Amino acid sequence: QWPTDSNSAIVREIEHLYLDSATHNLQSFISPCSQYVDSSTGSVDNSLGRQTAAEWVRVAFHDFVTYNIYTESGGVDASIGFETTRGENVGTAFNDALINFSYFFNAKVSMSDLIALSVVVTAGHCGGTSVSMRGGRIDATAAGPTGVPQPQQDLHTQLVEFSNAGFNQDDTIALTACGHSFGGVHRNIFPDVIQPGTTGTQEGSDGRIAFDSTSDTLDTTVINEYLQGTGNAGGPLVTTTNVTDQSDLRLYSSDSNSTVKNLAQSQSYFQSQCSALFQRMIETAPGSVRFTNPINPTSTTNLKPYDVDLSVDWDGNMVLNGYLRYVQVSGAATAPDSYTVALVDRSGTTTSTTATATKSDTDTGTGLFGATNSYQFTLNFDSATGLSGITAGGQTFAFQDTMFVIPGLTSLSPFPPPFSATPAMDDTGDYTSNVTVAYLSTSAPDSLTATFSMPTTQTGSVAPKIDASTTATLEQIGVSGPFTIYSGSITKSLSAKQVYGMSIDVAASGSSAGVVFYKLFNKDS
Ligand code: HEM
Repeated sequence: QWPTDSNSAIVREIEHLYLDSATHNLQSFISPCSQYVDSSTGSVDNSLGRQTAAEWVRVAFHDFVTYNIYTESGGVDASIGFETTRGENVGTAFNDALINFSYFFNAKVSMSDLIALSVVVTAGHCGGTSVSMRGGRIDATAAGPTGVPQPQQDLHTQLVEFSNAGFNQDDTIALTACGHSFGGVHRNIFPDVIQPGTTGTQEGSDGRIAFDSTSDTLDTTVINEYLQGTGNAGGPLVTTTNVTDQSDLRLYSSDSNSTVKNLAQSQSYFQSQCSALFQRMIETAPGSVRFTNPINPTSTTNLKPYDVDLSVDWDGNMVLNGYLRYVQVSGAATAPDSYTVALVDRSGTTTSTTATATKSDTDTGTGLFGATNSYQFTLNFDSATGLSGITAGGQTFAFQDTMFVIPGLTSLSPFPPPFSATPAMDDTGDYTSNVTVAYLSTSAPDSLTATFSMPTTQTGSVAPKIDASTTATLEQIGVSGPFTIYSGSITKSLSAKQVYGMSIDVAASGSSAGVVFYKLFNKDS
């Protein structure tokens, strides 16, 4: 919860979704990798023969593959939400995934970043394969062109579709083998493929035949079984008795099996190829997208402050409250028991004001990169001193006190129900939000404008979009030391899901200082 620039707000939000505890993030939907979470109930239902992790990879593929390298349009842009009635996107996996992702959607985490993140989390959690995550994708507002390969199409047509998306024949074979290492073909969706005589056992009421014997793991089994004729022998798109639909057979054998044989040389080689191809797939995005830096902690970037709040009271006493996160990435020193956090004052001088941040025994997580350790800290200082950052663990982290939301004087009522990633989150009620902001200036403006961004429904897609049309004028309510204090409020009918996805930006007209992306509510707060 810190005023910051837009790019770092994206990084911070995505980091939280995949570095911190698996309880409230995407990983919880695919733990174990074989399970299916029904978006209409929020519950696990393993009776159907569906698999959430596999569906996510397929959703990302269908969103990505209609990219056009010549116009640099399409790719991973969530346009899939507007395209679910097309024959090339048959099945409910698309809407199901988008609804499950919508619990994590907000002004900084686009639906297309969530589609990308779902592949990163699946590859990492269901294959031990690291795919680099970058944020910043922009959601489409309408359907894009058609062009998803379908099993009944001839090889040439399919290769042209991939080539329009920037993938050559070798890439196409390898990416398909990587994708078809997960999940399978469902009889209820593709009855023409699942014919009597198709190798493998139909699972669940949807009659899935898996592509391979390890459909919850990213591994070479699919191509080994294909090459050796064992297990599911490469899956239904190889073995179906409907020759027209033997699309994987045509594709894999189109270069005399040389690409799949090469991929089968070792598990680690296969995974490294899949990692690189999945990364290219999720970074295939409209030319206008400016990606953030990779959001992957390394042994030098695995310490970071998060959930930091700055306050000032009417007597000019300031408090910086927050946490340090230390991710136990491989190769990093063992998480220390504590850190000394020192205040850097407004003029940039490191002060003798320090606090000890002690490792929490309970607030730990299991993200993709290793255990996450949390250290709470509180720094008290005077508004005359102010701050421009903190030091911890030999590093300096920049903050500013030019403008900030005062958490103690900012409220939401009533308290929303606990976050639960279930349809009950769509129940609406009247919420009142009060926002109080401190502004450091000798020439304070009369008022500030707070813009509330919240997820809202859109026509044509089950994916939400951001509605930033609600604003409030914050009027001056007093002065504390060098700060002018402003406050204002809104009352609005909202769902709990919207409340969790809501954020506030505050700016004075004509001023570059601003609060960017203040979240009234964090899922884990
Ligand atoms: C010519 C290329 C391809 C064709 C014709 C094709 C076709 C299909 C078909 C018909 C299904 C069955 C869907 C269902 O019954 O739910 C399927 C499943 C799947 N495909 Fe592909 N696919 C192709 C390439 C890819 C690629 C490149 C990826 C990923 C990078 C991918 C990922 C998946 C996954 C993960 C599933 C399993 C879905 C589930 O179990 O719910 N496919 N594919």
